[in-house]
Amino acid sequence: MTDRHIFPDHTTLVFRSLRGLVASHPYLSLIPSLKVVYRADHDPSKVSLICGGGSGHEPGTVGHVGRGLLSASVAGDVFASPSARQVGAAIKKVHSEKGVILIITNYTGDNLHFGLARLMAQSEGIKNVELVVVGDDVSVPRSRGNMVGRRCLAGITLVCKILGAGSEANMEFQNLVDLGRSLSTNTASICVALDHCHVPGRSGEWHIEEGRVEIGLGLHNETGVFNIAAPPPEELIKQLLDLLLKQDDPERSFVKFKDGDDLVLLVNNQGGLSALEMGAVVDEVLNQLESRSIIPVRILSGPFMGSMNMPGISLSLLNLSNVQSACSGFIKSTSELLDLLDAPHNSPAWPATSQMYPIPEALKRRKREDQFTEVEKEKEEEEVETDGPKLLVDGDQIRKAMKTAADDVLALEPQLTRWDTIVGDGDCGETCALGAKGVLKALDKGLGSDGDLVKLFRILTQVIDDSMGGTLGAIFSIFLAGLTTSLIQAAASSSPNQTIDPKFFGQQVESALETLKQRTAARVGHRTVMDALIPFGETLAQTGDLQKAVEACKKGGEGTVQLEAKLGRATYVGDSAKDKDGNGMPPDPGAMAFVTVAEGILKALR
Ligand SMILES: Nc1ncnc2c1ncn2[C@@H]1O[C@H](COP(=O)(O)OP(=O)(O)O)[C@@H](O)[C@H]1O
Ligand SMILES: O=C[C@H](O)COP(=O)(O)O
Repeated sequence: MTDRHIFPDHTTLVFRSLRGLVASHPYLSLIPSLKVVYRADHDPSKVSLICGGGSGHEPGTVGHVGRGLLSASVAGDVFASPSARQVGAAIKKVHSEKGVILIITNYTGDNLHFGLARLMAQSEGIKNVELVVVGDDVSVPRSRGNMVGRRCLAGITLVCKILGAGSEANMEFQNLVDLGRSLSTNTASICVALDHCHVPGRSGEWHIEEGRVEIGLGLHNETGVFNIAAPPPEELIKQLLDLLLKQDDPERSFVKFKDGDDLVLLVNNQGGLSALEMGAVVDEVLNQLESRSIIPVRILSGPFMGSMNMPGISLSLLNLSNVQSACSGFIKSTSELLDLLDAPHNSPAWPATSQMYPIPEALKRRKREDQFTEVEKEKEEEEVETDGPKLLVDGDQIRKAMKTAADDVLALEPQLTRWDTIVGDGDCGETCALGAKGVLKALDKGLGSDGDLVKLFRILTQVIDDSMGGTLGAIFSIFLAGLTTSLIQAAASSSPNQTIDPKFFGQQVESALETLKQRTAARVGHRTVMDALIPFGETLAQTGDLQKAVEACKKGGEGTVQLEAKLGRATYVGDSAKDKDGNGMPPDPGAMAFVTVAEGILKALR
């Protein structure tokens, strides 16, 4: 697969691509600053459906916005989930009297960011906001993925289409939620690739070796669960169908199939396979299904939910019979589900086998600039004056510490990318660099110069939430939000001459960790950023010695090389990330990013 691109820099790619998408589809509008694509003819009397996640999966899911399908889709950077603020803006833009369903991929970043957006919407009085988390992949063995559940592949697009048609047909909110969850439970998918995809601007080793294929990849270039010598096409398809259909594999058999079930087959182009080869794949899959006495009731093929330019496919089988039994209270036959799958729509990317709704005249005549809207500009945090209690420290020192930490994280970007390419999806370096650049920009605007810690952390939380997507962005945002709350409480309850020493700060960090622990199940030993963050906070609170806290943090971060992942993307990788000599995995990139922050602070304050 090629690493040549017309746009070799990914930083403006998503934004430009969304502008291009809406330009050729007059019924779509875009909030450029928040990368939210939404139906210009949104109907608030029907249940709203919002999907989204990292970019790079096009046409999914921005290409599935339109009448009869999604109300909106929220785009993050390449392979990194959007922030809770972006999702929150989408919830408000396509508000509904009946409720909003957030259909999300079962990856940690999306769970955290969309989950937070849901909580924020509820706290603002928006009722009926529910998550439908889709996990359809069958490749990761149960014993390895038990804490994270099945991850998401192209099956999510079937959920979007069926729920979209259900919403258009005025189905009730809770029925749609139940239906969405059942569709996810009853879909089995598997991905195979001849090579990994290349993300513009990313360097480092990313190829699958010549003559080999990987089976069981995630949507984001995650290393396949199996790396095998490339078999002939018939053998390859047989292996994929076995993984989907076998009923006696204790580590898999996620979806029950029995003779006579009504199944939908989705053959998804992962992005880089020719349409000619796709046709042949469909033919071979159907031949082999027929020899297993399976005749799908509907066959869909084409690009649905991909991984940039990855030469590969995913196969999905959705068992409509199981879904009908699970939802028998409101779905009387599998043909009702098929009708929803076949119902008209108005999205750019669902295959033209279904009918299209006509485009409203007023939307046809819109000028290009009319398609771009903005949410009301929020006041820049720096401009917000608060008269609440302050916690004053030496502003110059704290600014120096933040600058050193941000510079060091920027310098670590290539290393983080290398590690995350092995154990994750390769975006951790970019995510951290975006956060560091956000901090440097805020420092240029004067962040921290008045020395008020409360204000500083309030702004820093916003900066990190806005600039960092992905799991790490969510984890840092929640941690910083918790720290800000704790500092506000401390400022309110302490005397004006409260000593703000490392011990005092450590106590606030410990309290922020408690907030964070409510949002993630990760603890020490699970091979995540928590392996560095928890020892740092605990040691600082106990000893009041920053150097000791940084040492504990470093020990925890570096110690992750020995650990088997229990949470996050590294869970999917298992032994396959070991090098040719059988050596273990690199350290956890998120943990090492935090170690760098902690070391940077210590270096500057010493
Ligand atoms: N459930 C979790 N809780 C806390 N941290 C996690 C969790 N899952 C992953 N992480 C951390 O997130 C880091 C990856 O961040 P990032 O690249 O933003 O995530 P993503 O895999 O979503 O692209 C990992 O190195 C790990 O430290
Ligand atoms: O494309 C990325 C997914 O939507 C979310 O992944 P994440 O866990 O990296 O944020």
